[in-house]
Amino acid sequence: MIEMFGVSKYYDKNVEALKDINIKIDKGEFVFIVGPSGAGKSTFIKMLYREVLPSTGRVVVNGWDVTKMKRRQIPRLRRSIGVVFQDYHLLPDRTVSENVAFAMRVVEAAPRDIKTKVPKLLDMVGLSHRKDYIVSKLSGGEKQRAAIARALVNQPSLLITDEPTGNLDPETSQEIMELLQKINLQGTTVIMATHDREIVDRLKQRVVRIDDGQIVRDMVRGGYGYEV
Ligand SMILES: Nc1ncnc2c1ncn2[C@@H]1O[C@H](COP(=O)(O)OP(=O)(O)OP(=O)(O)O)[C@@H](O)[C@H]1O
Repeated sequence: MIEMFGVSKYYDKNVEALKDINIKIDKGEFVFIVGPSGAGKSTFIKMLYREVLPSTGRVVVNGWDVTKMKRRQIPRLRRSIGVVFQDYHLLPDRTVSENVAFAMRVVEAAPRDIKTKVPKLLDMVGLSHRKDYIVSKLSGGEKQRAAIARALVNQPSLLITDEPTGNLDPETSQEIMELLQKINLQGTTVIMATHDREIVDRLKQRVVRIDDGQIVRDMVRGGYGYEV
């Protein structure tokens, strides 16, 4: 599903954000990416949906070599990936339903499909009762559920998330993690960059630690590890 071979990223001559990254992530895995601030986690994540291109090496995601793909092929790659951010990236003055429907319209889904699918997605993330709420009036946890529903509109095989619990209290974070685990159990690969030691230690999933641009640890049922 995901392979990186000898991947490095220089933002400029002096900033080497990633150094010789080699990794393989199989379909259906749940993987935490941890490490200190500035270690390269976001750069790693952004390469998976071709927001950032490597300076050297090869990145293969869902069968596409993202380093070689043509610009017109990028939308197809991105449709196979759901992305969830710390700060939600929702349309704040639209309702929850409109936000999810909008993501389907962008990919030219049929109106009939949008009508049947949006309620299903909101049910899946536990947000049916808020479907007509304006996003700006939602709690942080509800916003993140809406963002997750939107990320799932194309039934992605891969869900990538960068600090999804970064703005949430511990209890709400736990609820979001339960939702991500549920999505993973349904077969979606989940990759999550996080600083949240408690969550990582509790879930006992694969933990990849990046430090100063390098993978320094990769454990199958890992914990957060030593302090940053
Ligand atoms: N667009 C950019 N231009 C120049 N340098 C960048 C850019 N993006 C990131 N960097 C640098 O690359 C390094 C890795 O950054 P990255 O955002 O990947 O780290 P991170 O582990 O996600 O950090 P954090 O946990 O603080 O989000 C840092 O030194 C950062 O300053």
